[in-house]
Amino acid sequence: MTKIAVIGAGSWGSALALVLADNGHEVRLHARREDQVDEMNQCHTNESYLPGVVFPASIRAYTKMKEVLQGVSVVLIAVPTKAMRETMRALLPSLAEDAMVIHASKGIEPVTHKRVSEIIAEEDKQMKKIAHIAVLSGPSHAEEVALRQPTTVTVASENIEAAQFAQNLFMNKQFRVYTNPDLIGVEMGGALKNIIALVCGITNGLGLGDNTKAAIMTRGLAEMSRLGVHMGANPLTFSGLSGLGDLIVTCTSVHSRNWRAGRMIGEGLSMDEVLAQMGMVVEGVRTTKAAYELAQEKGVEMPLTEALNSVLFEGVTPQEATEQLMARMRTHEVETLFE
Ligand SMILES: NC(=O)C1=CN([C@@H]2O[C@H](COP(=O)(O)OP(=O)(O)OC[C@H]3O[C@@H](n4cnc5c(N)ncnc54)[C@H](OP(=O)(O)O)[C@@H]3O)[C@@H](O)[C@H]2O)C=CC1
Ligand SMILES: O=C(CO)COP(=O)(O)O
Repeated sequence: MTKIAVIGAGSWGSALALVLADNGHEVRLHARREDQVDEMNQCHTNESYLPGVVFPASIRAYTKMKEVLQGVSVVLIAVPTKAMRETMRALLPSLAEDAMVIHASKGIEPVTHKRVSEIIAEEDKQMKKIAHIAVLSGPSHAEEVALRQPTTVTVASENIEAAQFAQNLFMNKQFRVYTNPDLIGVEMGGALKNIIALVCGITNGLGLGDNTKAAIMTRGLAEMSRLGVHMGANPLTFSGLSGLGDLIVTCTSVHSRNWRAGRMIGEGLSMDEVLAQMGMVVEGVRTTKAAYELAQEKGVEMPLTEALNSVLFEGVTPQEATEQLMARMRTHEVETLFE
């Protein structure tokens, strides 16, 4: 049994807390709001994020970082990427030396273009408290994990023993965990698939059908891999759970916030209206900006990302973006054969 602090009591943090508690670990959950802590400790529910789910009474929630981290050497962080630096700054002073940090967030930071593990390492540069960083990623909607439906994910770390340690923490009969040493590929896949899910949602909102969806997913995977490989990822990682697997679940499921946000944009709502209605994080919006900037900087072609960026931030309509994509210069499908 390991004592684990889960930082972030949203949908994903609380679903993963449930997996860890099912495995017999001592789980301490950090939430920002007193009312949410009271709800978890007294009613064992989290109605605003996972309605209808009853959590094991063994999960204790706290608002104070110092309390949640007491005696803990393994921390799981599941907050939106935009909150990652702030969260690291709040937790580092109370973190034990040689701690392991596993994160489960899927994004890239605009301006710095950093992956989440890079943000974590950068924030720990002064204190040097973290021994190992790992990411948990893959096709895993919190709503289905909380119902204990069979789910598969990948844990990646540059240190394979650290990845195996994390695998052992989470693995159970309904939650199967694979390891992968390709931290870059796993993080890039998890972040970039959200862009493609937004695009799929937009085309659904426009009333377009399955041919269009298949085109976006396939060409989307091509551009995700192109940028990922340019950044140092193993191309094979993109055909695994954290690439193709997560792309499928996010582009095809009504649970996906990115897909749903895209659909509303396709139906004519503005981005501000959509984000106000969601009430939960839509990671793909900021990641679109980050990936677009990164692709421009590196000279990597990402037509769908570029088109989405123009819709979200430059006032191009989804219809105009669709026409522009279809009118792109003719090209080969498998580019490496012709380079
Ligand atoms: N939901 C899912 O199925 C999955 C999500 N993920 C990833 O997990 C990450 C978290 O997503 P998810 O749990 O779904 O998001 P939710 O929107 O459900 O919850 C967000 C959580 O983060 C907290 N939070 C928000 N802003 C801050 C901040 N500035 N500082 C500290 N905490 C903050 C919220 O607290 P408060 O309630 O107080 O606002 C809440 O507890 C994302 O990167 C997402 O892509 C990955 C796989 C599956
Ligand atoms: O990453 C996810 C499932 O694997 C969740 O996707 P959304 O953030 O789009 O809901």
